[in-house]
Amino acid sequence: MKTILVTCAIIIKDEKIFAFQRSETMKLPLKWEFAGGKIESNESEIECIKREIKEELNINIQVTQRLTPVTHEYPDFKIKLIPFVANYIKGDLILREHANFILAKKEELLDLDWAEADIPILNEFLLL
Ligand SMILES: Nc1nc2c([nH]c(=O)n2[C@H]2C[C@H](O)[C@@H](COP(=O)(O)OP(=O)(O)OP(=O)(O)O)O2)c(=O)[nH]1
Repeated sequence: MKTILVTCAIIIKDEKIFAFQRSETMKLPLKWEFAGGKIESNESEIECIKREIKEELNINIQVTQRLTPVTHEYPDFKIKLIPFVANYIKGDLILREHANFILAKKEELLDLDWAEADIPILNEFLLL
């Protein structure tokens, strides 16, 4: 099975963290995730995450840290998910693809129904 390369960002604003709920029509419907998307050819990981966040959410971020990538096999596809920690810089949030979002305290994140690939990432982040 081909592995798709996906970046995602743990975006921090005023010491809280953004999480996003996938829409009903996306793959992994209604699961929570860190926003991001597939790496395009000739694009670096950092270029990818900044582009995806701007496209999906209309905000600018500054990346501060790369966490450990997670390879996960879903029943019908396989991904390598590359996580970054980032700070919100500017822009009014507009949800262009997602169904919902929260800006939550660290300890509230565990209550969400996460996409499976995100769980090791969330656990690493919570230990920082
Ligand atoms: N953006 C993002 N995708 C994630 C996360 N966790 C996770 O398993 N994924 C999966 C869901 C998607 O299948 C894939 C990312 O692709 P994407 O968001 O660019 O596009 P998509 O699959 O919704 O769109 P498409 O293939 O239907 O065109 O990775 C995450 O935290 N962020």
